[in-house]
Amino acid sequence: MTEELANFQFPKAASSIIKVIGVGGGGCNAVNHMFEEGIKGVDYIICNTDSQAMDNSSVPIKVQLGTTLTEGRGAGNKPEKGAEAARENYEDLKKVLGDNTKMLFIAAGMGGGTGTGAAPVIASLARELDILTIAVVTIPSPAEGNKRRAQAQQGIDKMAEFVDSMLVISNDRLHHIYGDLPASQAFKMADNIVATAVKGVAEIITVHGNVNIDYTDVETVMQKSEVFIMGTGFATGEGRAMDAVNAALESPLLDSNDIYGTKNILLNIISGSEEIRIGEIGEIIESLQEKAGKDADIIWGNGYDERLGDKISVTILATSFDTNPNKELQPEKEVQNFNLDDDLEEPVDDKEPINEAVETINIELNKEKPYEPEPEPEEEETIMFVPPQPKQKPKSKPKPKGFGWKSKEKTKTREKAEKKKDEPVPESNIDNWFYKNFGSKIFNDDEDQPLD
Ligand SMILES: Nc1nc2c(ncn2[C@@H]2O[C@H](COP(=O)(O)OP(=O)(O)OP(=O)(O)O)[C@@H](O)[C@H]2O)c(=O)[nH]1
Repeated sequence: MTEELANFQFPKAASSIIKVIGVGGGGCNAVNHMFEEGIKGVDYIICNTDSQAMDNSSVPIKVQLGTTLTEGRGAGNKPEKGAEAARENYEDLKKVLGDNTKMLFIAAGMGGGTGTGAAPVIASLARELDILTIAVVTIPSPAEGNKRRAQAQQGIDKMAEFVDSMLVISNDRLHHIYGDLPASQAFKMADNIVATAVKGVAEIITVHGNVNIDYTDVETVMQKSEVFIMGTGFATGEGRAMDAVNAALESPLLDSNDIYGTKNILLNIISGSEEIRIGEIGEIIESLQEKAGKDADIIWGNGYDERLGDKISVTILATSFDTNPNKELQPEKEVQNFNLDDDLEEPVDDKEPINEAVETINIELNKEKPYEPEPEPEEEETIMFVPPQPKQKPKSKPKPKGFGWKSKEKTKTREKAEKKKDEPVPESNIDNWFYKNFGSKIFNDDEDQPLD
């Protein structure tokens, strides 16, 4: 049994420099989908703890994970088991990946046991082998439960330690966009995004163009870029250049398609029977430069693919953002509670105690921007009565998220903000600070009494 499960077959033909590996149920489904789509110039591998799921796949290279640990069954939603299973068959993985690979795509559904646990082990192996590694992963929707979401987040953070770049696809959007579709069909839509991402990057390298983009260009843009977003759009007829750009940037399943702030763009334009005109190329580049905010370095290429007929295709891949463009992975705004009890004088009117009226104030504190006092407003302020609020227990702080924060400068700023928020708010600042956050005042400038 063990031997049979550990077995994998190498294809006879020379292996490609680009490989795509599906890890766990979701990852393997995505790779099965790609294989059926027939993306050129790529070797497909699937690996899973669940042997039955692999038996049903026609992908040629299969690596059984956890041959003795799980004996062909799944990892039971336990990432540690998934990681252990990958470690058990590390040498098998090394054989398939060590074979002439320069670039590896790892596809996995995060949140379960195998994908979440094994994919980071595979990513670390790829780093050990000095392979340019790109992850395309899905994050579960809240409807799948908090535990899955938390596991997925941990898996993504772990992956981020080893991969060069990562695209995170939100399964939550599946529920919103394709809520009425049967689950398997809705998942296929996400698989399609995974496939488009891999196809887009792989074909930039493998399909030769007039102005050619090669592996080195892709490496320049992707290496250690942490996060990328991408899309491919097709269009035909009048205005096809801009229509294709807009379609590429409007993929409904990507969490973000805003390329503002990107420093590097790879642009690949492919024509079918009607070759792209030089003016159209200029139009596309100019519009991307505009959308990216002028600073972006655009590497572009163009080629020909007869399968497109009268259409053109535009693939845009953007990396090197200051802030993670993926909204799901942006840090949550932190709610902090300041108790004013200690700062207030004795209440003047027993019937309407100040302490109850303004017991606790919640302030939304964006971790990105440390608190800085704003200059006193010049115009006359609006004076507002703050109604009594029920006592609230201070909320516990949300855990800071790992993936998506890159610059050291930002980390320092965050640390400063963290420190600052733990300091007591000086009494003299409270008034101004309330004004800053709520746009109204509770005290007159020369008073420390509430207004009627
Ligand atoms: N896009 C897509 N996502 C999927 C699919 N199947 C599962 N997922 C997502 O991936 C997450 C993990 O599920 P699986 O990949 O089946 O789990 P696993 O990694 O095999 O882990 P175990 O079953 O515990 O061994 C799920 O919570 C889903 O959000 C699929 O076919 N397509």
